[in-house]
Amino acid sequence: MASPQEIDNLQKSFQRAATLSGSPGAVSTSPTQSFMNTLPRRISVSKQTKALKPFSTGDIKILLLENVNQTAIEIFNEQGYQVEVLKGSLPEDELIEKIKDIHAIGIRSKTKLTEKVLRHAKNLVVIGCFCIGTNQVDLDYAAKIGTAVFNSPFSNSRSVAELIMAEIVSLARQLGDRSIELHTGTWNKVSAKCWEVRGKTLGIIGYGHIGSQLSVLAEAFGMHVLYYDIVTIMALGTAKQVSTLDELLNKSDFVTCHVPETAETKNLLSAPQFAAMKDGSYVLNASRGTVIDIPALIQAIKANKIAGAALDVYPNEPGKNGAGSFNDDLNSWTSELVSLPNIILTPHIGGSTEEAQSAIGIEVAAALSKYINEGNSVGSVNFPEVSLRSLDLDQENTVRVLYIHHNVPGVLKTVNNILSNHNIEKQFSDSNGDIAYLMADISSVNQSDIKEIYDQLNETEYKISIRLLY
Ligand SMILES: NC(=O)c1ccc[n+]([C@@H]2O[C@H](COP(=O)([O-])OP(=O)(O)OC[C@H]3O[C@@H](n4cnc5c(N)ncnc54)[C@H](O)[C@@H]3O)[C@@H](O)[C@H]2O)c1
Ligand SMILES: O=C(O)[C@H](O)COP(=O)(O)O
Repeated sequence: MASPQEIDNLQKSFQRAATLSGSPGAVSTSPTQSFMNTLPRRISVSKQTKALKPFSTGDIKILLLENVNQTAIEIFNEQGYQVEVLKGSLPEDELIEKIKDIHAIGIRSKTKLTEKVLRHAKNLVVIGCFCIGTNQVDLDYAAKIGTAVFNSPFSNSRSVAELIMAEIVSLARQLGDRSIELHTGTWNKVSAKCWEVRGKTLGIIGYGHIGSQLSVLAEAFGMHVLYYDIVTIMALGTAKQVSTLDELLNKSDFVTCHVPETAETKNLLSAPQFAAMKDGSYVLNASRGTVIDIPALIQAIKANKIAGAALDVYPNEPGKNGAGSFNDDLNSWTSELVSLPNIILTPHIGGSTEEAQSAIGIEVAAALSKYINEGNSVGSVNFPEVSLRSLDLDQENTVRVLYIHHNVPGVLKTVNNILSNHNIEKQFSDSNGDIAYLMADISSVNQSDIKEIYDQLNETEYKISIRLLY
């Protein structure tokens, strides 16, 4: 994964290039050039059942779905990969067809890479989630078939926190309703049940990257901040961690969710939790659609218990942009929800800013390229994190062995036995549950040795996947 400094520099160069390209006499500079120079160009790859066949980066096929940012496309193009870009996600049957043939796939939160889909992925080396959440991918199954998964853990956190802050003020002032009324010609100047947020209490569920950013912004608005998290986390500013969800619900004027989608967070806020909230309080959710029981929320709003809600995520979301797709066929309660007052609905745009998408594009594309070209798995969310210094391409007869295997005793002995006729220049191995990953650079290897090494490694009983880079 690129370091924060590297990403920052790349973003600056991207912004500089974007600015310069419109001015007279501008020099056309690739925003990602400095990054590209750090990657090896001469590689050979083989995986699993594929016959050992040296090929160049030009043989790597990558599919990008869901409008992945241009910064990523540029990095992959510069690598020489074959890049296919689609704006939306794909229905399962089309995804299954596409995934059979590709080496890498880039998705966002919508595309579901389930075991059923991944079973068809015979050549898939790596998956890039160009977002924070990775719940849409079966991470364990991906690891089982030797496919590493990367994401961008925090590049859109600030964007989400800013959106939530705006929505807190908007709910308190009923901004959505006033705007809709005026758009349709109705002047409705009211102050009843419209509030300042200063002095009010914000309850944050999940004090991770987003929750903690939001905490700082809310305090700058003069709000008191409480948070609930399953782990103990250092408070920022004067925020206070509470020990139960109920305590947070009883004391907060605004409750906002920033937890991942897990079995434990499904319907985290449902009828009993809404009942525990203050009368006239507000609910916000920009985490995942499963976290809030929306029919129960509708009942709580109808009973005047909850004074408004802002939702960015839904149990079912349309696969692509377009009119009419957010309807009762998708979620049965849609028409009822949209008819209620003071409900702000946004189409999963929490992380959708130019800044966030450009940074995510660079970060995830960099991680994927490094994994494809060098085997470097640092930053992977489902794999042991293994890295060696870049391959020295001037060094003839050097081969990098990438051996993904079941984590059982005796593997190192067997593998090193196979490599023992060559000089092992560097070696690094690590495990993560049942999966282990060994990386070794060996020298004094000639062409016929490569085939022999591959065949021997391929016969080992613990092998999941092998790649030889040279
Ligand atoms: N709407 C959007 O566009 C958008 C953008 C980014 C992220 N997200 C979603 O927001 C989620 C949170 O993002 P983040 O970057 O802050 O994640 P994070 O991993 O940094 O923080 C999540 C926090 O939730 C806590 N947590 C987990 N289970 C919990 C539970 N049952 N009860 C209370 N706390 C619990 C964790 O301990 C952690 O501190 C992501 O998983 C993603 O699904 C949505
Ligand atoms: O997980 C995330 O980062 C957010 O949900 C944003 O997802 P998106 O990239 O599909 O907008």
